[in-house]
Amino acid sequence: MKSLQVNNLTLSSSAPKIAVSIVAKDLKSLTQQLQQISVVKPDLVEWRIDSLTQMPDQDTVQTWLKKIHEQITPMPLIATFRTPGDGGNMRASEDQYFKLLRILSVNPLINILDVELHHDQKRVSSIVKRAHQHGIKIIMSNHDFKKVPANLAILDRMHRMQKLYADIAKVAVMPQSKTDVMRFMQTSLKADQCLDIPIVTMAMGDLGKLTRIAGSLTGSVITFGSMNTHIGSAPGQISVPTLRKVLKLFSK
Ligand SMILES: O=C1C[C@@](O)(C(=O)O)C[C@@H](O)[C@@H]1O
Repeated sequence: MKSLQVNNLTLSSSAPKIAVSIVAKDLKSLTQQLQQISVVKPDLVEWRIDSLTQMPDQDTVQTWLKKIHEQITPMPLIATFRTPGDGGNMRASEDQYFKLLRILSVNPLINILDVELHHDQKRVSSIVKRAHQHGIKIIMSNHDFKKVPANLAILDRMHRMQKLYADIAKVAVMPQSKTDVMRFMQTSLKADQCLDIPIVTMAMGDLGKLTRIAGSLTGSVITFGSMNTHIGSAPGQISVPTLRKVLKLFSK
């Protein structure tokens, strides 16, 4: 059983932890979502920076991080910026993406930084190194919003994440059939057995819902939930209170 310590939270598939995403476009909605978070009490919080209306500069990042940190401490914070191809809301050039990640990778208010695998590998490596030097863990991600890739392709991607010194390897896919879901769950288990680092996996959309509660079987250490029926960061997310109840059934 692999585990990873982030502040005082232990990530382990024996009891997957619940993350909720802040998807606020302005400070008013940030305040509302932070209020909701204090009610639903997840285990971790993700700030989806691509929900803003424009690329933030260093000062804006700091203002938002301070506000988030004040409200969520001691819950760990994941900082994520996703472009539309990976299910995100904001376009960014490679230069803009890495400029933002360079700012984030040295910020002590962040515990985990999300980096997408498909970007330029040298630049990814340099972000990973910089984050680690500043005590920040890396979730390396790969998203496929069209399909469930072939098993070997999924395993290969997760091995590449490990080689790039990710602390957690994450894959999110879009199943088109029940068979896709079962195949993905099996591949996830295989990845958990082969890799030395913890994994996070989910199949999106309604078909994939089962994967969001099955971490104790498939090895996934985090499940992303929605705040309520209309605030979430990906299709098929289950609300945090429901996740909490259902996960209890599987806890050892
Ligand atoms: O990568 C993930 C997983 C996710 O896409 C999901 O399907 O729950 C939601 C994202 O916010 C997060 O960064």
